[in-house]
Amino acid sequence: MNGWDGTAGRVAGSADGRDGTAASGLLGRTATRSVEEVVRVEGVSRTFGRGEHAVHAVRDVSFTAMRGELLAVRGRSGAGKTTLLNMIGGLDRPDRGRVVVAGHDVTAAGEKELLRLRRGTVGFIFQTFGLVPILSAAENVGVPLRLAKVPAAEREERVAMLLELVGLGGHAAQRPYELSGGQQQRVAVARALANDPDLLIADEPTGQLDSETGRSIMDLLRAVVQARGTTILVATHDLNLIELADRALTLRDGRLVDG
Ligand SMILES: Nc1ncnc2c1ncn2[C@@H]1O[C@H](COP(=O)(O)OP(=O)(O)OP(=O)(O)O)[C@@H](O)[C@H]1O
Repeated sequence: MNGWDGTAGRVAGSADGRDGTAASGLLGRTATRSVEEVVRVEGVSRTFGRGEHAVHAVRDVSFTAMRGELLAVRGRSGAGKTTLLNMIGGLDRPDRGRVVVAGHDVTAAGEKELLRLRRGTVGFIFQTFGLVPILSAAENVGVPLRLAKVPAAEREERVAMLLELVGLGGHAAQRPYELSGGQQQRVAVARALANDPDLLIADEPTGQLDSETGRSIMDLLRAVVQARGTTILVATHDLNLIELADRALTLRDGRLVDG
């Protein structure tokens, strides 16, 4: 079974087989929160360039995602997945349309509000992990908590819990280069969850991993959804991973299509 094991304090499918011990009380929230819309995308479009060189990366896309939903966004390379996710997470702005995340109008937000959104409401995971090489696993996970000015003692406790959550309790002091790709991505997942976001955006999170390790990362994301009620949007073209999602949206040339 994928998912939170309820008592042992660790998510199933976590670890590359050998990490982590049980800890309790890891959950900042429960998965039983009421059905609630976390993402609303309304008629969003984004064009790069002009005239004959214009690339219509995303065209008139609309959808919603509910709390605790794991949604795959699939499509070939160049279909517009990254562009769409970037606009949802406030990393880029649409030319047209509106994005609302956990009640925040992302498209209307100023820079300060976007910064707050990216630090608290939305967590990001990328294909290339994006860890700071000179920082340990624990320090990497602690970065968003420092930015949020969480006091040191609480920070340490939270970092330890997050590393347990992703099955890396025994790896806190290791630097990224001392960890496998799968472990590095687990650290990235822990970091993305540090401020307990409503929405996790994962752009090809398994793109650099072998299929088994990729599967274990997807299992971990599935478990996070179940345990914390986080909503997750995953861009991927890996059919095996799409099967693990609750629902899949398909983009073709920037448009949402059926199936
Ligand atoms: N900053 C940019 N400037 C110009 N064109 C861009 C830019 N970003 C994306 N594009 C173009 O927009 C289209 C969609 O790109 P996007 O990266 O969103 O696709 P994708 O589905 O995520 O692809 P991949 O699976 O390869 O990551 C592509 O044709 C791409 O070349």
